[in-house]
Amino acid sequence: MSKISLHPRLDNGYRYEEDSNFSGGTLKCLCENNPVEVAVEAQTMHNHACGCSKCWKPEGAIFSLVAVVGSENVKVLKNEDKLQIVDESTLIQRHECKDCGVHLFGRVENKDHAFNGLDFVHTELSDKKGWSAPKFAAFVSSIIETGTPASKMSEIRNTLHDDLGLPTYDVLSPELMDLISIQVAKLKGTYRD
Ligand SMILES: N[C@@H](CCC(=O)N[C@@H](CSCO)C(=O)NCC(=O)O)C(=O)O
Repeated sequence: MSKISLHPRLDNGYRYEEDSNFSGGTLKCLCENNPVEVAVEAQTMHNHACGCSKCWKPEGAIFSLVAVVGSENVKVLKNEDKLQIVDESTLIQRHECKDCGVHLFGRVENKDHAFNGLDFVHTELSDKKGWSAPKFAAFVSSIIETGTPASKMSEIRNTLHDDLGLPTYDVLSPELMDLISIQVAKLKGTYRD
């Protein structure tokens, strides 16, 4: 395993078993008092390690773990007044807790985008077991932007791929990139099945 800490749930091998009958749980921010609580009432999809600078990461981690779920399955249960949007200009409207900075959900509301209607969530914020497990690492080169030495990249890519079994990509997975391009092609009228 790499000496560089990637994420607490990845560093010693991912040990959380995915349950095919899983139906969701509650995400909680890290505030000791009055945490924001958000219900996710479905299993998540496309869970992945993300190295981009925008996704929330636990203290010391250089990757986030983030998955998607239909927005209709995401409901704020408690302390909604503590939520604020991190950056209104981004596609993914990340809702963070004003006090602890944890992102509870990142909502996409853009009818022209393939991700419209999805929320990006960090299921490690739930104490339930059974959530979808990470299947790939995305935006790996982006960790350089947040200060990871460029000289460590091949070691980190090897850890992700060889030790953790996560294929590494510098954008999203081919499947997700195809979905984005299919939607663009449909809008342009150039799409062919
Ligand atoms: N190098 C940039 C990449 C930022 C980026 O494009 N992030 C992705 C990550 S989403 C989860 O995997 C993205 O789709 N962003 C859209 C958005 O944030 O609205 C960096 O590191 O900042």
